[in-house]
Amino acid sequence: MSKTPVDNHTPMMRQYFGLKSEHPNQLLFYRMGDFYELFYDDAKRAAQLLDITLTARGHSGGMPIPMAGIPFHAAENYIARLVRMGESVVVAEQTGDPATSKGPVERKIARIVTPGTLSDEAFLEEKRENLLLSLAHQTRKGLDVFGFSYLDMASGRFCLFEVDGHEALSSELQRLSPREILVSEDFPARSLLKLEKGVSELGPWHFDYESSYRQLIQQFNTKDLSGFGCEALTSAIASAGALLQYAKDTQRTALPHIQSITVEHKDDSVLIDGATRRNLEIDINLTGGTSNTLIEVLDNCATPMGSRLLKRWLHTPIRDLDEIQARQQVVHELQSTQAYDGFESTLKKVGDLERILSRVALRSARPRDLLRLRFALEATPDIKAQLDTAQSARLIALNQRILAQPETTTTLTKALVENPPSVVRDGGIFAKGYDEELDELLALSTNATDFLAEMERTEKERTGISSLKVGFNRVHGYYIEISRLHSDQAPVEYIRRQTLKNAERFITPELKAFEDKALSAKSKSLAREKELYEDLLDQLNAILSELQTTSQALAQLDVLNNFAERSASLHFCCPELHNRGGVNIVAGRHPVVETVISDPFVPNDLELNTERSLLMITGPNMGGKSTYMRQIALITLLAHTGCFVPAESASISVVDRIFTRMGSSDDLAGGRSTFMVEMTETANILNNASKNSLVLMDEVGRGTSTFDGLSLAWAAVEYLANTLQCYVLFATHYFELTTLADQLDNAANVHLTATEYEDDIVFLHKVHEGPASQSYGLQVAQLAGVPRDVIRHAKQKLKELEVVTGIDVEGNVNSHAQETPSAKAPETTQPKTKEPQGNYQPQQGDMFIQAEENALKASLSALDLDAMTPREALNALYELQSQL
Ligand SMILES: Nc1ncnc2c1ncn2[C@@H]1O[C@H](COP(=O)(O)OP(=O)(O)OP(=O)(O)O)[C@@H](O)[C@H]1O
Repeated sequence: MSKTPVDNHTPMMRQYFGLKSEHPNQLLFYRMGDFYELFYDDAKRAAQLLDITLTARGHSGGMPIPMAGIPFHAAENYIARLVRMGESVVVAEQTGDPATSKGPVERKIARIVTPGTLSDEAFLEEKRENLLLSLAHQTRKGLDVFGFSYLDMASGRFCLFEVDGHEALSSELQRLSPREILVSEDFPARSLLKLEKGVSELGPWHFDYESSYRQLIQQFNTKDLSGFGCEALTSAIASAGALLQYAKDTQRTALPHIQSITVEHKDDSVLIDGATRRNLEIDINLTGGTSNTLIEVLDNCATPMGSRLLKRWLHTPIRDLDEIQARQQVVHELQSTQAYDGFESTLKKVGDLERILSRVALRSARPRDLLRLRFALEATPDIKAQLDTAQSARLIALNQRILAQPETTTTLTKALVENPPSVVRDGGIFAKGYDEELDELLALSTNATDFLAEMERTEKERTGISSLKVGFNRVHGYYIEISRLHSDQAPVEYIRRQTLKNAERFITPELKAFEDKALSAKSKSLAREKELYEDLLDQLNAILSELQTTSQALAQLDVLNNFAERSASLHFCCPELHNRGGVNIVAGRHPVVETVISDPFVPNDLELNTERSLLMITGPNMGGKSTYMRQIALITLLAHTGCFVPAESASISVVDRIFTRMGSSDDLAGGRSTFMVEMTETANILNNASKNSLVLMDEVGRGTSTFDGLSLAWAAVEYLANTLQCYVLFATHYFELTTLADQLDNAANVHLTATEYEDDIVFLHKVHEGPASQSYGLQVAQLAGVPRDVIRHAKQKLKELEVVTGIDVEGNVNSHAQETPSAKAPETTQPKTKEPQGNYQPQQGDMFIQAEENALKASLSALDLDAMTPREALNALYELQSQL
């Protein structure tokens, strides 16, 4: 920004600074003729982001003005790109007339485009909500409380809730994945937002509770907020007021489609933290793309609003058994009656009703939006007819909420031409017969040719001049032309207008009157169309809330119908959800992997109950451990959305949270190493899991030294099994951990199998009881193309290690080590009488004990007894004893 005092600048730049001072953090597009210009820092920023030329425009205040320009006709494209990068753009248009202005032409802010307040179709992704999030902070009883509110401008969905602590804050950020975040300048957890795009800071007063409260009751036209059940959420209310004001400022209009605010109750849903959301690849895969995600397999919705609702349901599984069963009943019914195909084709005609309605409310709907609204409304009677025979309570309720609007449908059908233009500006929207006045005006301009031909005919007849012609040119308007030869025969009422070489041109009062009418008819018809369009929007806005109810019900029908179709096509079964505890899955499958691999997918069972709540999973690399664990999590998640699940049968007790600690990813940008990330996620699980949580842990402790890692994994397993007693699947390559199954009442071993076939390893992907007997690490490395020399060397090394640790290549403790008394844990630490599982049963801490023994042995054999005095020998003995 310029440092020169404003008075020293040219009048135009002074005007610019005036506008810019209201929008210091947004890019100001300042209209100058056929260009939008950006100046100073805005110019530098835009030049960098858009890769456009940075120039200078003369001088103002004695300094050159950095400038970057964009042709006005290409502006939408540039704005869309900037907004996608998280920038906000303010557009200042010329509102004065350059011909009559003294000084710079008057300019006004015409619109503000920010990433989180978009409603224009061109800027939006069809299947993704575009959320504006507002965050407030309070400290209550020493706890950090974060107030959340978020708005999807393109649908009017407005929600709020509160969470405690930073972990929950990041998890919600991940779930909502907002386009823009509003925070106060003094928001404390800034570090958690530093990787988010589109963070806008507002003055702290925007988050003032009292004025926020007033904002909300004004918007909803209520006395207080008690009807919304959010009175106690003071931090969230503070954030919601700031959000509403910001949204209004950017739209520069009222927001009638925001008619209420919904409280999200965390207790109602299965909580999924950020890491778990990532690991389960719900809508984004681990590399950041959308292929091979759950949503890719599961989304066959007929409408974009259905797809968006589906995504919300998958991200917010519910715990309410009644609601889950209500959804399941619908899926059953639609599947058994095979009604889903019929619904799918009618729902396709409904399209994105939700977003169209929001644009109607914001008065930015385009003529084609109204045409699509007509199609949607035309489809509703068919849908209602299909629903008339429905049996399940939910379908009956949805039918009641879908309101056919015969009058509005007729109005729209009468009003719109078959193929309306994309913008209102150019007219041509309304069909003939809709409005008499418009018809007349249009007739005047479009029938001009007929009128002129008719006039030419009658004038020729009247005057008897065969060369008479009626014509039009842009300079002189309409005229009657008579060749020079006959010009003296022109009737007296003909007024001479122009003399050409071979002809004379005349005007008559009748022609002049026609000219006036015809020329103004065009602008009058455009004005009339605009008026009619506004009327139409008024009529639609009068029934907006009914239309919104219809659209919500249709979106829900679409998702349930999609569940039915997907469940039938993908051979899913209806899970039994209950509160009795335990999980039992027969022949479960991974819904995504099974669609991706070319080999048949091997289904696997799962049994978890109070006596067997923790499963230790071992098996070779590539054996299918992660796939198995993920499929359990996905089946559980799907079951809590009301969808059927990929299994032969499933009986699942309602869970409160799903946790996963999987894969190794570092968070370099966040300043955390792989091991740090791993431990943070582990800490989160150990601190927050309850008896009803499902916990999946894959190779915990791998990121550090073997002994540290093993000890941590060991202690974590014991804590999960003894203290938390949650449902746990724990995959590991530490064979030592498999002995825990014998020591813990509620733990068991399962393993994935592989066999060797002619020097090759064949993965069977089948889960069996008991621990694995072999790890096949080197075979997998060979399969991956590690050079043969390296493999050979690794085999040698493995043998050497086996000698040092006393554990053989197969993971078995060798006979020598087993003979030593200390290799066996004392009887007292083995209270259980469980049958040993599998062929490998090393005792607790084998590996530590054997290493210690070996160290002791080495020290002992290093003693040169012949060269020692008795005293030295005694000291050495003491020293050795102290190492025990
Ligand atoms: N049940 C199954 N049926 C068919 N193929 C499977 C099955 N489970 C896994 N696979 C295939 O095996 C591959 C490896 O599986 P996965 O990543 O689960 O192994 P892993 O045991 O976790 O390996 P690592 O220990 O190296 O992480 C998968 O990508 C998939 O192609």
